[in-house]
Amino acid sequence: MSHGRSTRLIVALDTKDTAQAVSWREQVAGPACMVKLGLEFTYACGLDAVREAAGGSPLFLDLKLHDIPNTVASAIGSLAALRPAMLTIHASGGRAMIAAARKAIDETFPADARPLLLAVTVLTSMDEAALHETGVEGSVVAQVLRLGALAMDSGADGLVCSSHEIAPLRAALGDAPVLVVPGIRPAGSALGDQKRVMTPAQASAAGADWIVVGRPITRAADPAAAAAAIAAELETALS
Ligand SMILES: O=c1ccn([C@@H]2O[C@H](COP(=O)(O)O)[C@@H](O)[C@H]2O)c(=O)[nH]1
Repeated sequence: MSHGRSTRLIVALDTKDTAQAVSWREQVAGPACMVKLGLEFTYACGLDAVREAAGGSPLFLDLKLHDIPNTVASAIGSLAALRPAMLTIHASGGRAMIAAARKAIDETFPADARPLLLAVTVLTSMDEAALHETGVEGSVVAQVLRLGALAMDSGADGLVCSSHEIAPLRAALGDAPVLVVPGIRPAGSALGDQKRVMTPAQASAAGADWIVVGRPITRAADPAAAAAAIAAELETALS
């Protein structure tokens, strides 16, 4: 069933090597609408290398900030020169932290170059048992809805969630949140550490705005072909 939203592809360039990240970015440049650089790359290579790896592609800077409000706000100031299109914080940092991140973005970035502030809800590597071990009772979807509502009410532009929570989030929060969805596995791909997964077509049908795909592309024998196949799957799902 079509919901009228198109789903775009973000490729996660998870490596400790700048030349490798640049090579992957060049290979996926057609099908990928954005590249994601995260903790592994940034800690290993540094912020100047993030700029080099992203090249001219829109940048999803996935550093999942989670600290006291003052520190998160200051960190966002330190990242501003990279001009990311999206950046992440953890929703579990709470209202004051999310609001401080919002304020830092609004005060640090020019109005026409503000990144989307995305709040990570429950990591896609966690199932219900893993969630319960952290002391959170109830279902994963209930926790995603709780954190999603808090984040949007505190100033986030969107949420990172799994495909399984898209419909409940849309029912609870409407069309406003930009939903960015990792935990994507083309049919037959290894799950790795991901627990809450769907295929690209399923995520598109569920209404993801963006899907994030790393290893199924970057560990493929032909990353360009793997990315093109996922983009084609998204096109087919929409028609
Ligand atoms: O809940 C989350 C939040 C972020 N991620 C990130 O997405 C990619 C997924 O990579 P795969 O290789 O396709 O599993 C990775 O960079 C994570 O840091 C996530 O998976 N889940």
